[in-house]
Amino acid sequence: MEKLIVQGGARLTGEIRISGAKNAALPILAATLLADGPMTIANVPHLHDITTTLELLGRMGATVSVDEQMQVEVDPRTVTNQFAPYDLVKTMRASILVLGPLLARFGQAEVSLPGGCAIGQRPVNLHLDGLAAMGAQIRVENGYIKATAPRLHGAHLVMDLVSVTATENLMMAATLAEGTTIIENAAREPEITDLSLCLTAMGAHIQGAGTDTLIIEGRQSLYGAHHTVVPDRIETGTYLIAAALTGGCVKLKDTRPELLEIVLHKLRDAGARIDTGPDWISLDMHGRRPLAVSLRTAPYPAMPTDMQAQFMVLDMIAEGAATVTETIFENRFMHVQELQRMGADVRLEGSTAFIRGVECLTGAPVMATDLRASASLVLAGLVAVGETQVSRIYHIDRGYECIEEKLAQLGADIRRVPDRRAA
Ligand SMILES: CC(=O)N[C@H]1[C@@H](OP(=O)(O)OP(=O)(O)OC[C@H]2O[C@@H](n3ccc(=O)[nH]c3=O)[C@H](O)[C@@H]2O)O[C@H](CO)[C@@H](O)[C@@H]1O
Ligand SMILES: C=C(OP(=O)(O)O)C(=O)O
Repeated sequence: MEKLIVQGGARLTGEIRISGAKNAALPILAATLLADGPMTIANVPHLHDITTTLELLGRMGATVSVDEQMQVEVDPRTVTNQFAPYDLVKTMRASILVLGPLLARFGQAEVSLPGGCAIGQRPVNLHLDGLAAMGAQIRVENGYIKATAPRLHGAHLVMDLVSVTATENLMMAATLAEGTTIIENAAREPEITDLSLCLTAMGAHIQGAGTDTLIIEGRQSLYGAHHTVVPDRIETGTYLIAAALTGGCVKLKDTRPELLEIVLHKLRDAGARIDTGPDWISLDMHGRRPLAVSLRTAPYPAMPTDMQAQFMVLDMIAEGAATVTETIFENRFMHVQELQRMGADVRLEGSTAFIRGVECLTGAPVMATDLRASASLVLAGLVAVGETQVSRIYHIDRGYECIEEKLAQLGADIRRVPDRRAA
């Protein structure tokens, strides 16, 4: 195991490049299973979840190669089995995304119930109900979802609640189903739009991506195609907050400002000067302490739950008081206890955190509990007085490409060392 050691106090300045989005690359890699020919995917981030997905595709028999620029080629024509084993799936929520493609393309799938960040119960009923409505026979046995369907058929699906991966799974399954599928109350996240662009390049017929109604006309087959993954808006937001916390001035390149409207709006409210171009965002705090900003998470285009922990750190050292309400996941405040150990003034009441900004946090040994919680602890370390040691950083490696290198490039004092105590 490894840990990150952060010495607080450096004001972040400079430029870094934003990576491809984890939450777009993962469904797109699953979508390669739908093709009749080789797929090439560019701008794939170098992350633990990606390696796990590539291993999963390889274990199914797909021919997988990766070049030095992280362009991934997947040839699904060599797939020999439709089995996603627990030892791979347990670490990663997105592994459920192979279920729809396997069923639609091969008529069967056996997929372990997924793991991922322990931020709530995260059931998969919407995925299973949607596939059942499309004609799949499904049973859950011994921790595995076992599904068959000679050929899925189109269906009119009205989702009980907005789910990102359920929308993606059902959209992928529908591309090869017989007839038309309508998905109402679909999620509108940009990663879904990116997946739809990739599927369209493969010959799929999808209308309404980015809206809450998707209409998908099933095709007999899809062909191999090339796709470049959309930039990671959550990574972008995380580095913007890192700069804002430290009173810094940074420019983030290869990103998409229009995907972060609410995040940029809140950062402006916090006192940041933000400028944008077609593929860059700059933030300048002019050395000032941020102002507290209240927020409430909700599906896109509202504030992403994946930015909640990072914004809480901003509020913890801001001038003033704020409330942060989490509406998506029932257990996504696990960072609070660790941040309190660094001196944060926070009170939790149900799904709302009441935060009073303090002049400074103090460095401490802290433990990462999930992906964005880990990021929040690193951000807190950047502004804390003294040294912060963040252990269990395998969570962070699921979602942030070279986080210590990127932060160091912006002037942070951060290094990765072996965590002998945890080993
Ligand atoms: C790999 C990926 O893209 N992960 C993202 C995805 O997760 P994920 O797709 O798992 O999150 P969902 O959008 O499905 O979850 C939204 C809510 O719906 C509930 N739910 C979901 C499915 C279901 O069948 N039944 C059910 O009750 C969940 O428990 C949660 O309370 O969207 C989340 C919400 O933006 C993000 O935090 C994750 O980073
Ligand atoms: C919750 C997240 O990831 P996952 O859905 O893969 O657990 C995340 O990216 O913040």
